[in-house]
Amino acid sequence: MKNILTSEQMREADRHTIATEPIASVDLMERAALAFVKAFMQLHRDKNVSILICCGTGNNGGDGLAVARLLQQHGYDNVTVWIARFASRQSTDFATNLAKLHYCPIPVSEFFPSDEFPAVTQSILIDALLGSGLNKLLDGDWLRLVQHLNAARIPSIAVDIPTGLPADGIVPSTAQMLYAREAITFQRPKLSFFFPESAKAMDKFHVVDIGLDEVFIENLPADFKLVEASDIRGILRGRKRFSHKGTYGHALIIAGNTHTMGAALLCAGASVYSGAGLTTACIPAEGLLALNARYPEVMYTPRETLAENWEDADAVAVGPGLGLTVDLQHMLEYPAKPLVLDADALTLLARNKSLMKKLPPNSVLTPHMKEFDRLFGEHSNWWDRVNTARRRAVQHQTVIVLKNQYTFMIMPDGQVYINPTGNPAMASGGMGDVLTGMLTAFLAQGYPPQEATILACYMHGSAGDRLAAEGMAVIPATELIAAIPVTWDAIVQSNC
Ligand SMILES: NC(=O)C1=CN([C@@H]2O[C@H](COP(=O)(O)OP(=O)(O)OC[C@H]3O[C@@H](n4cnc5c(N)ncnc54)[C@H](OP(=O)(O)O)[C@@H]3O)[C@@H](O)[C@H]2O)[C@@H](O)CC1
Ligand SMILES: [K+]
Repeated sequence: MKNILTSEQMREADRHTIATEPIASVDLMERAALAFVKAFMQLHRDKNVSILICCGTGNNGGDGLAVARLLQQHGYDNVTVWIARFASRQSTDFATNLAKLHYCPIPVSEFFPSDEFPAVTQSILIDALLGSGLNKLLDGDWLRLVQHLNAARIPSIAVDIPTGLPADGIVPSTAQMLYAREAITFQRPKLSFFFPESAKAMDKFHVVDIGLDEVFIENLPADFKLVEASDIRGILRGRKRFSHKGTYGHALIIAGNTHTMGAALLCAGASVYSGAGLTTACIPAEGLLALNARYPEVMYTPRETLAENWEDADAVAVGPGLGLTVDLQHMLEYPAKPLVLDADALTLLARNKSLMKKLPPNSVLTPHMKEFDRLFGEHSNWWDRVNTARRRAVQHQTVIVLKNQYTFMIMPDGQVYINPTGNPAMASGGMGDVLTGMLTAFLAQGYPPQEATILACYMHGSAGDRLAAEGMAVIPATELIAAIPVTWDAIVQSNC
């Protein structure tokens, strides 16, 4: 896991590194600029391309000036710099880098409040106007300049963070930003990159190491952590010699209804492919034929004999395609089992919120945004939504899997884990049912809820990434299920 820092903590790491390495802050800026340039050169190999670098007068602008000089030294001969002189102050390291730039053959134009801006004639923009020092929404001359640059419609590469995007906290829907095709960000992705509101600011981001003290960063108290492949390798267990189906647990899937049987089949199929020793689907009898045809490995039980099957199960999922006529309250009176509630089970919970108190500790809820808001109230932004999830996870001692491009996995202690895998090709019906089946299978195999959640979300996204890399622009949920075992194997093999 990697700590994701707030902008204040990032400044702390900055100050700590300067004091203890020790390194002069202007040299740290040089290191950051060099890291940016190296990443930029991978993205844009054509050294004849014309580049406009727009700089503010803080440290983000200072980075931009150093980048201009370094690009020129690396053979990019067509670089132009604009400086936005809209603030009353300039940082010391900005001033130092401006003085160095005067020795380079790079044209520099300065713009003051109310100045007109010339047409943008360059092919690429590097955005070094404002970075993590942003302290209010863009307005006045800054906004005018950003709108002028956006209107030029040339690819923009942001230094550290696109101008106008706050590094953390609420991103108001009215916020305007300098749209970046890519952001090259320093040391850690910024928290707001994981919130859907950042889609207005950029297409993607790359993280570059600028040598801040990693031990210090990892010892900071961080509410948000990013899951990495190495974490999954540490959690995921291979199949053991002499093991049998009883070794890997029994998953019970309570799901499906006349018109939504597919959800139950997908969930049960995902459980089989995610390694549950046994999977039983508790579905209406009319689904039996389809179940046998599609997944003969899955056992069947009618709703009437649910109580006995519940006894035998090592983990239970309730919800995919279930409909709203089942008695969830009654189910929650059965003996406590590792439990996943999804889809219609969440709607039933939202209709009778007093049932939250009956959930066994560490139950896993897997809402998408609308299901979450039905349960816990409307939210106008993701920052507030995630913070509500943190409070509710602590209050009810549940795990909340808030589904999103970067799924937030919120644990009963309020800690948030961010899942990095997954892609837009997976945005199709049934993907949530698959995730629920995977999660239930991992719980049945004895993984604790926190590990089962992290594993399921990571492998779900990773299977999707694998298929996307093989050329699938759209990934049906059944294809994803089939890709789970090879994804698993690839993770286990990468450990050897
Ligand atoms: N952390 C690290 O590890 C390293 C960080 N580095 C770099 O430093 C960058 C952060 O630099 P920074 O702190 O100087 O802030 P920056 O973004 O340049 O803003 C400057 C000033 O703009 C102003 N201002 C803000 N919002 C405004 C608005 N809406 N409209 C108008 N004005 C506004 C505000 O001035 P004020 O309002 O306080 O007068 C603010 O002080 C970071 O992104 C990275 O690129 C690397 O060099 C080295 C390692
Ligand atoms: K920027």
